[in-house]
Amino acid sequence: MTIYFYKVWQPYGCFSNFSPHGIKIQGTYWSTVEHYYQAQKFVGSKDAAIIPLIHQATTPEEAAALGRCSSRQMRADWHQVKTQVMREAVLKKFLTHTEIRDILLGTGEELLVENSPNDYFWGCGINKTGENHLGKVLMSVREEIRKRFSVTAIAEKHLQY
Ligand SMILES: Nc1nc(O)c(N)c(N[C@@H]2O[C@H](COP(=O)(O)O)[C@@H](O)[C@H]2O)n1
Repeated sequence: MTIYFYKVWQPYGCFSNFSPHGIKIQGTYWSTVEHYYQAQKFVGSKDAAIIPLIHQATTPEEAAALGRCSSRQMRADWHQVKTQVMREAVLKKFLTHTEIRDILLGTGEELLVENSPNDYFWGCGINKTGENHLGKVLMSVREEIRKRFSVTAIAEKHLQY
């Protein structure tokens, strides 16, 4: 069964980058993954002054609107690094928040798909042909967390003897 998610208030809303689960990366706290992701677009660019405004945005929608403003110049390598930026932030989110980590692990091997009607890169788009990179990031994070936890469990078992 495929698990579709998109808006925070819909089923599996905690998989959305707009969900209210903060992350701390390199000493800075970000209110949502979306805040962090949108800010990273401008690291080292001539419009880096927007970063603190994205950081302080009161909602992820506001952070996204600031980051999507087409008159600002994004970093030159954004399209090469954006998936790795997203993966780092999503991994941090699910390592930080136990309750949603359990929801992610509870999806087993199901296919996870961001059901965005207009995003054919992060989501599947209206006709379901999109690349679904957010779903792929989540499935890869699910796998990594599972591996990390099984290594920890094995190590703890050895310590008991
Ligand atoms: N508009 C909107 N509302 C939501 O509730 C969403 N989850 C998304 N999708 C997210 O938008 C981000 C991509 O932003 P850019 O197009 O690269 O600026 C990414 O976090 C998607 O998951 N969009």
